Amino acid sequence: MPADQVTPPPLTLEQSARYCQQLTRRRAGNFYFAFLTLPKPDRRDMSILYAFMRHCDDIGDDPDKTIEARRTELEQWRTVTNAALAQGDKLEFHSLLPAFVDLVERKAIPHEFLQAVITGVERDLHEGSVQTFEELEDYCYHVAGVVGRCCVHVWGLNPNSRFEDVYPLADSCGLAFQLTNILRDLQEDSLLGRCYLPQGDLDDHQVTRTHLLEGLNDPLFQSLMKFEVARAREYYAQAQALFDHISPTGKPVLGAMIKIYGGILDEIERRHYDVFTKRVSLSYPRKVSIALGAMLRRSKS
Ligand SMILES: CC(C)=CCC/C(C)=C/CC/C(C)=C/COP(=O)(O)OP(=O)(O)O
Repeated sequence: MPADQVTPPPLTLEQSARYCQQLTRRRAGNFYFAFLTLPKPDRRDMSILYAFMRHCDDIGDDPDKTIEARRTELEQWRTVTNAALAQGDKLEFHSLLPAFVDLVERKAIPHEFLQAVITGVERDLHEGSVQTFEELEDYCYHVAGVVGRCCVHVWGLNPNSRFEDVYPLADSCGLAFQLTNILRDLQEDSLLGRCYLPQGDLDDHQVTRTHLLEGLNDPLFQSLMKFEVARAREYYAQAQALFDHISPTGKPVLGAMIKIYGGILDEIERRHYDVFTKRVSLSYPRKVSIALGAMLRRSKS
């Protein structure tokens, strides 16, 4: 580093948390509304968690960089995250780090979950399709299940609940959300050369990559979608058991997240599986009304 180039000091906790909150407001088109149901300190914590996840994802998705450059950047991010979490080093590396390290410590989030997220994004850089549902499940664990596990640490559990029992439910919820996301983004992903649905499922329903690339919503594609939507619903159903375990603070936000993401699945069905003509999303008023409904229920309970 040239002698005249001085590394700026890390942001303060307050500045770092504010950075995460601004990023979440800008980028979390769906989850931001659910976070509004939380009391301010918890909302701030969820924004910090979101900012970390978003940053990992953004490194993996950066269209201006080659796959090799993204891989190198992810490795560097892994090293920096490790150093920050283990020794409080390198906090100046990214604006989100001071608040994130503080959150992970306060909420005793196991570091292996954060490493798993980076591994999930890294794996996504390898070309190649998913062959079996087990492979898809493993991918979803890394990019969504562990996010759910981190969420339950942030919200906390009821006194008699144990994290070991809750993690598999968080994994199911993550799988339900990720599967919804995959179905919504089928065409966008296939244009980027990616298909996250198991090749075995496509074969069973005689759906080809051309269906996805060309947006062919024919009976074969609809039969595949019907199958995948039913599968996602099973995981949404399993995730319901989370409500028996998470703290009263966590219930409204989880309820709103499930309503918003589950609402996308309903909308896919309502459009007869046409995920091609227009990106499936809930309207702004609908998301606001879900958040308000959850807040009202919170204030009554
Ligand atoms: C227990 C529990 C809460 C489990 C769920 C964990 C969780 C929140 C997983 C995120 C999965 C997901 C589809 C992220 C997309 O985020 P995005 O911001 O890119 O979403 P968008 O594409 O819809 O805007």
